[in-house]
Amino acid sequence: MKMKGKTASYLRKLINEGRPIHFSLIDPDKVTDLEVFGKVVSMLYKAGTSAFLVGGTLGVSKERLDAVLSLLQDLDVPKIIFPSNINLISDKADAILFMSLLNSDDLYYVIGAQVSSSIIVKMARLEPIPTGYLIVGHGGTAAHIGRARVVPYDNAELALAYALAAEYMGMQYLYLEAGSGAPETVRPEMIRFVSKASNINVIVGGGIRSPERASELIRAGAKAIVTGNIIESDAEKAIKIIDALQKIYTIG
Ligand SMILES: CC(C)=CCC/C(C)=C/CC/C(C)=C/CC/C(C)=C/COP(=O)(O)OP(=O)(O)O
Ligand SMILES: O=P(O)(O)OC[C@@H](O)CO
Ligand SMILES: [Mg+2]
Repeated sequence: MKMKGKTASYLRKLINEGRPIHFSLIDPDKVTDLEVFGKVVSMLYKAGTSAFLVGGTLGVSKERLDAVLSLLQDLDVPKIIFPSNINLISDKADAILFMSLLNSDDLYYVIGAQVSSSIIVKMARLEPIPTGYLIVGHGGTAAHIGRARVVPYDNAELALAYALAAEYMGMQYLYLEAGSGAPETVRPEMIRFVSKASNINVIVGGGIRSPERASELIRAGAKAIVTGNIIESDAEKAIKIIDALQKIYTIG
């Protein structure tokens, strides 16, 4: 099912209804057994994941990206590219997190990749989701590759300064990223501070491994949670995270 042209409004609707968004992050490089992959994504879909993010920093080829997007095509939720660079663009997706790495020291990740890819994004009829990407704390591979000057875990005021700058430049989402597999997630205190004092929609990812932590981050004000590694290592746990987020909406 194609959600081209409908992804941004779908996400806005979830936010307006007060439903926590859950993004299942699929790294095409980590997909080895197609049968297992098919089962896992169908479990995530049935459990109610809101959308699939597809991307990875190292080892992802366009061929693998296309193959994963093809396998996801029948699921009736958006397939959104989470790009680490301009080679990871495919017309098989519905949308792309059109991100600028706000705290990079390298202009390429701030504006260069965006200029190099914008016409390709248009030709692929991908819906750009305007996103500020801010790397916090541990930072992982993304911080290293993206030459980020990471925001310390405990510097919520600095994160807010970036959030407001992103909002004032018209970005709709701020992705607070602790890095894939981070030993510590972005802290609830930072999310609470940013969400209270700005109007930007916070997406949070990196190191989220438990329903309790995911719920805590949503309660602090995040509109969306990203889980990647836990899907690869313990899919049942990922389902429990989705269930927990749904309970916040239904029971509070
Ligand atoms: C707008 C376009 C097309 C590109 C912009 C690209 C930007 C700004 C990238 C920022 C820097 C960067 C390297 C981001 C990584 C985002 C990502 C896909 C993270 C998830 O991958 P990991 O899980 O870290 O990958 P590995 O598992 O391969 O380490
Ligand atoms: O793999 P995890 O640790 O869930 O992180 C997800 C994402 O934020 C990485 O870019
Ligand atoms: Mg990863």
